[in-house]
Amino acid sequence: MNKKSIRDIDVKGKKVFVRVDFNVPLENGAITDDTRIRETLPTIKFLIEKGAKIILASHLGRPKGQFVEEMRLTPAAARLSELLGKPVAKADEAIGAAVEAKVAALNEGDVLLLENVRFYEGEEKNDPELAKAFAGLADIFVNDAFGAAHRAHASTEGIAHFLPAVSGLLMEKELDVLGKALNNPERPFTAIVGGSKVKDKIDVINKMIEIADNILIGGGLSYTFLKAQGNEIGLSLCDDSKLDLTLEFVEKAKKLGKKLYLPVDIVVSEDFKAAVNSEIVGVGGIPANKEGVDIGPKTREIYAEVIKNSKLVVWNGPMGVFEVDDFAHGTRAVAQACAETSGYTVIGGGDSAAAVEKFQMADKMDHISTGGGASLEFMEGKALPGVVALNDK
Ligand SMILES: Nc1ncnc2c1ncn2[C@@H]1O[C@H](COP(=O)(O)OP(=O)(O)O)[C@@H](O)[C@H]1O
Ligand SMILES: O=C(OP(=O)(O)O)[C@H](O)COP(=O)(O)O
Repeated sequence: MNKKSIRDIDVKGKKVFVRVDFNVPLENGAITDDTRIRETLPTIKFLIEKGAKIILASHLGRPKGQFVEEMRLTPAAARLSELLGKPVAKADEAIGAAVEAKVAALNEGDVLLLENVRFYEGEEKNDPELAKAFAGLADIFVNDAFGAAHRAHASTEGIAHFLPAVSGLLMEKELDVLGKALNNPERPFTAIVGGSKVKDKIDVINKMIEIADNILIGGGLSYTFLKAQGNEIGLSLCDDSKLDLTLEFVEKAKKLGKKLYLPVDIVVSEDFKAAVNSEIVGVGGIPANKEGVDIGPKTREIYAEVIKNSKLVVWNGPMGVFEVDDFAHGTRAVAQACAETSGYTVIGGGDSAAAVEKFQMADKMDHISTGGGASLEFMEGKALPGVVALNDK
């Protein structure tokens, strides 16, 4: 990476404003998945060891410029304290006199977590006044919030204009792994694209046809491809405005000598929330009163074989409605093949990561990105504002 990281600067005795992504799922005030907090530990521990005074900032949810009690970061501070095995101070605001007093009280190696930065209207508007107020708390800005790197907000982008700005270790790792995977991929390189929204994945599919050798299409977006090729798809998800585009994708893959795989059999059901008169049908055999909810067993076998013979696999989006156990077989088979392949496996996207967690295969993957939207935009080749704003090496 051509951006400076915390390794490149001296932080001893300095007040360091670290933007993290502690946007973790909460249920009744309890954190249900602390992955994003755990993934920032290397950066925080590094700064503690080097004697920095650490000021952490994050958003949580989308409070839209209001103080929302349920979106306070108090549970994240408690969890971080447990993980670090040391106290983490917590401020009830993110700027102002009370925060300044807490910052002034920090000793070398101490950690303070500010309140949710999205409680302030200026955050998402990237208001320079708010960015300046954040910057006024510290000597150095560190961005470790890869999950929010595609947002140009006051605490992710604006602040970088007022302080020396470098990346944290998680940010560096994410950019390194995703960058290496995409820029100089080991081959055969297989991209798996699933999920429900064709519109959101168009640019990813397009990019993957250019850079990957094999493209496996699954999940809700396969039916737009299948319908465009003249198949009956019953009540399956479909984006009729993208039918022609999917034909162009198939053409483009052919021209570039890439293999674009579509399901050859499908699990259908009368209801996507539960198996109702569920059956396996061939492509073109989807009854009018049913919808496709998963890839079928033949497709699973073909996809698993391709994955096992790959040197690099990038996976984004589940193969079916994996939240329903009866429709999780396709996603599980792909996860299993990713776990077993000797190739390097990169998982991006919130739902694919959640599926891999659900199947307890997370530790078998080489890299699970902490960013959904951010990893997608990165893979599409878009510049991430939170990264662009950092100082060059
Ligand atoms: N055949 C299908 N029909 C309807 N929904 C589907 C189908 N296959 C997958 N999905 C849904 O797609 C959702 C995930 O899509 P998406 O947000 O694009 O993935 P990701 O978060 O990994 O990028 C899941 O909730 C899953 O249930
Ligand atoms: O959870 C996040 O994004 P993701 O669901 O795309 O991974 C990030 O914390 C960014 O949050 P946002 O999409 O509200 O800006």
